[in-house]
Order: sequence, then C-alpha cells, then structure tokens
Amino acid sequence: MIYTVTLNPSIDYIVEVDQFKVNQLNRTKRDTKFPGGKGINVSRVLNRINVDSIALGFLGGFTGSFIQDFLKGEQIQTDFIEVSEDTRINVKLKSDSETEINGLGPSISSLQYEQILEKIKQLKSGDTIILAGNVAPNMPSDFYETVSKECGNKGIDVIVDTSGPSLLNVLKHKPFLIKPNHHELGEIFETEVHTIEEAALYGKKLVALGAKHVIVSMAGDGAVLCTSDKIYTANVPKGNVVNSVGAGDSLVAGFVGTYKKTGNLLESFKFSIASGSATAFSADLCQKADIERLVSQIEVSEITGGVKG
Ligand SMILES: Nc1ncnc2c1ncn2[C@@H]1O[C@H](COP(=O)(O)OP(=O)(O)OP(=O)(O)O)[C@@H](O)[C@H]1O
Ligand SMILES: O=P(O)(O)OC[C@@]1(O)O[C@H](CO)[C@@H](O)[C@@H]1O
Repeated sequence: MIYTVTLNPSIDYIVEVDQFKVNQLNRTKRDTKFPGGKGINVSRVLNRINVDSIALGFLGGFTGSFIQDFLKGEQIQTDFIEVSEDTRINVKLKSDSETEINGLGPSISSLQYEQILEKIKQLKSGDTIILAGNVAPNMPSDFYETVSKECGNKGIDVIVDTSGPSLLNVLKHKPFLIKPNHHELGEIFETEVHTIEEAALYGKKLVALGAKHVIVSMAGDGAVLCTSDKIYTANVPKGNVVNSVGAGDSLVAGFVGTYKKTGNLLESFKFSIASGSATAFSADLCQKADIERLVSQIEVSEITGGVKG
C-alpha cells in the first residue's frame, strides 16, 4: 500500500480576481475550495490514475471535516488523527500573477505526534510512504528523518518532497525518490541552478549523498532524473499554464503511481512530467486522460559523457 503523509493539510481557497489591486476592494470573478496539502494532492492524483493510497496526517475543525468529506467523495482512503484546532485555509490568489498566503496551521501535541509515529510503525516491507510538505508547527523538525530511518530499515520505499535541512537530513537513509525543484536544489548547495547541466550536476550530488532517485523539476524548462549510474533529461509539454498549485505533487504521484504499475523508470519519469504539466494546464489537479494526452509529447534522453563536478 502507498501511504501519503500530510502533517499540515489545508483547504486551498482559490480566488480569481481580474487585475487585483492592493488597498482597494476587489471582487472575485470565481472562487473554489479544494482539499490541499502536498500529500493529499498526491493521494488525489494517485486515485485519478487508479492507484490506491491511504492519506495520513492531522485534521481538525470544520475545515478538517470539509477535507475528510471531499476525500471520501472521491473514494480516497484516509486515516487522519483529529486535532482540536481548525485545519488551515491557504489562499491562492490568481490575477495577472499568482500570489499564495499559506496559513500557520494547528499545533500538534506530543500525544498526537506519538500517534502518527505509531501509525507509521504499522507499515510493512513493500509499502511506500510519501512524506510531502513542511513539518507542522511545533512538531520535532527531525520528523522526516525519524520516519525515513524507521521505514528505510524495514524495506519500505520512502519518498520525500520537502526542502532545506529536512531534505538533506533524510538522504543518509536512502530515500527511493526526492524531488527538489531547481530553486530548492540551488538553496541546498548555496548556489543558483538555471540550466539542465547544473541540475544534473547537483542532482548527482544528492544521489552521492544517498538518494536512490532524484528528479529535479524546472517548471517549464524541463526536468532531470538522476539515478546511481545514469542521468536523464526530458522536455515538458507545451500548453497554457493556468494553475501551478499541486504541479509538483502531481509529478510525484505520476512517478510513484506509474512505477508501482510498471516498474519502468523512464516510463515513470515521462508520466511524472505529463502529470505535473497536466495539473499546470488545469484548474484543479490533473485527470488521467490529460496525462495520457500529454505523455506522447515528452522525450527522454540520457545525458552521456558525464557531468563535470
Ligand atoms: N510552464 C510550464 N509548462 C509546462 N509544464 C509545467 C510548467 N510549470 C510547471 N510544469 C509542470 O509541473 C512540474 C513541476 O513544476 P515545478 O518545477 O514548478 O515544481 P514545484 O515547484 O514543485 O511545483 P509546485 O508549483 O507544485 O510547487 C514540472 O516538471 C512540469 O511537469
Ligand atoms: O505550506 P506548505 O505545506 O509548504 O504547502 C502547502 C501547499 O501550498 O502545498 C500544496 C501544493 O503543493 C497546496 O495544496 C498547499 O496549499
């Protein structure tokens, strides 16, 4: 079974405003609410490509109930721990450009922390766990490291989609996949990553530090996949970007879901990019038919001759 962990879920409140103006009353052209948080997005996309998962994490209050009901409506299995404060609402303002205001989210007690660890301890060899997003406020910042160690020792594939020290610290536990975007990759090495060659160079360093597979996404500029002995690059399909929220999560779901079905790394890389782009081109997360339509536009090639560094 695949488990997704969202420590700090959200209702994503998508607000569309024509020519947003600060210091003035703006009226929405359209607004929608979706369950959000990176792990939840991964579970929703997995579901759309017919791959089962169980969504774990913390939910509370009326906002938590909205998410629970929405996921139930999509027939997604959940096993959330209830917290007393309301789950946060994240505002995604779409106008000439996109602005996000993400809430702080409920604090997690030490008892609730123990409860989620206990649930994760029940996972077995052959399971997959996807740790996505930032650790909730006042939870131990080494949560992902603790879980990666526990799961890695049991033969559970661990996928981590986070940034900064939380990401660096899991590498020694050999995660199956990490997926920094090029900005996050640059931050890790205190540099800037602009080109495919730079993404390959620094992605390879993350493999040397322990990651089994690294996908570096570069928004509309392509992506790089690094493995223990090969580096691949791929283009992204062309289209009209209407929503970047959840594109990275869709990429993770596309990769993991396809790998579970086929065991084929390059096919999974292609579907991961098609899933990310299908979400970028849709108002909500991607649908299976959109992914299938885009996948034929993606060409993967191996970077031969090595990367200097
Ligand atoms: N302009 C674009 N054109 C086509 N596809 C895109 C574009 N921007 C993003 N994508 C798709 O979304 C994937 C993830 O995008 P990005 O590199 O921005 O990751 P991210 O920062 O994790 O995403 P998110 O916006 O979810 O935080 C890309 O690999 C690509 O498939
Ligand atoms: O505040 P975090 O946890 O860093 O990010 C949360 C979030 O922006 O990430 C998802 C998109 O990836 C959204 O559904 C959600 O609102």
